[in-house]
Amino acid sequence: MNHELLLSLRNLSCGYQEQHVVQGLNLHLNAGDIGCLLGPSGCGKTTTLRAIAGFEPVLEGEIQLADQIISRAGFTLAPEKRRIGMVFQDYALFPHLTVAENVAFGIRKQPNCDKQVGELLELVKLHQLAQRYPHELSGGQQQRVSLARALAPEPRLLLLDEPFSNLDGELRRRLSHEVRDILKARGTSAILVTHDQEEAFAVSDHVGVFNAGRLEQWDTPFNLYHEPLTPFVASFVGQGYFIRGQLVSADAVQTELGVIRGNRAYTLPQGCAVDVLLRPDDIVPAPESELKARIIGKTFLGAATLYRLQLPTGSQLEAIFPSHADHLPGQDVGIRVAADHLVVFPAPGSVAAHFSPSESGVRRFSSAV
Ligand SMILES: Nc1ncnc2c1ncn2[C@@H]1O[C@H](COP(=O)(O)OP(=O)(O)OP(=O)(O)O)[C@@H](O)[C@H]1O
Repeated sequence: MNHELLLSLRNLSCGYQEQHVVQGLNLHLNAGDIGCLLGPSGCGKTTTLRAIAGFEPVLEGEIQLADQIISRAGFTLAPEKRRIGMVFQDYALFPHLTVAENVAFGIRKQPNCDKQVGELLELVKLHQLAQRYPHELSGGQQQRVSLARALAPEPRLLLLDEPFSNLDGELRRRLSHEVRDILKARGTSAILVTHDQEEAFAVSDHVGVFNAGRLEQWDTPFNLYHEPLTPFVASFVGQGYFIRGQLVSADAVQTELGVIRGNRAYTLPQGCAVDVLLRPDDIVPAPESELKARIIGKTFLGAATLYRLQLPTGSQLEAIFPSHADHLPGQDVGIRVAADHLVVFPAPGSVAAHFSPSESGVRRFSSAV
């Protein structure tokens, strides 16, 4: 595995006409890794991608690719000199060129062009359609051509801007796994932009969660889900509910579900009010448990059922139970909390609410990095 640093964004601000859309962005990607910019619409993902590609200037900070500064305030290395490839949402293929000619476009002057095109078409499983034109292909096939065309000049970094968003559910899922396999097989480093969390997790090694122009966390999918650093990341990634509790020791919180203990320790003052994150998979059925919750809604998911539960105090939670036991709305069920990862944030208005995540002194015991 290659752990060399490839891309660094340092204290980056970028935007339009002096309007800073993205601010104070720090992000590092190792060679061979796939990173993803994830966040709600309008938070600045595409603006960041365009700054990396060299289409937008940098207002503050700098972008370094390998050992070269490619953007800083007042300097933008031209996009064609960056050796960065792009794959766009709308494929952007040349309509008058065949599949093979599209793939060959960026390397047509190279002596081994035909051989490389053949190999790339094998890689994206389109060798039998080499002589077709883009309008004779499905959306998924067109996006594969676009990927092969972007890979042909062997870019140092590939940028993919919402590459699957024109495709429908199942194809989208399949192609996103395929693209990861293709990039990994070639050792190509990439940054993907999406607002689809499932896609981000399927494709990427590291995901950055944006909120209103700021990167709230750059981490592995595992850590984003189990160890979110901010309430925004906790609620944007995966489903989750917060319930109010009181910190009774560094790693335990008293709540209406009893004492919840986890494998993280907090240095917040003991006794302070906190909000505890509970995900649907943290609540498991326990018929013998004294802790009961009322089912107020359910969604059948196939192998599992998602139940909306109400506790005696009125607080609501969600829980995923295996679907072979079918419960009805209105029924009371026994539950148990099975959360290893205790994620708490100081409750708004509490004494400790002014503590920043770093001051809260979270210590991680997770083995995932
Ligand atoms: N060419 C432009 N000129 C001025 N403002 C722009 C321009 N392009 C985008 N913006 C603004 O910059 C902000 C961030 O836009 P950006 O496209 O980076 O968001 P995004 O996170 O990629 O959103 P989406 O998921 O909807 O594509 C938005 O408020 C948008 O209106």
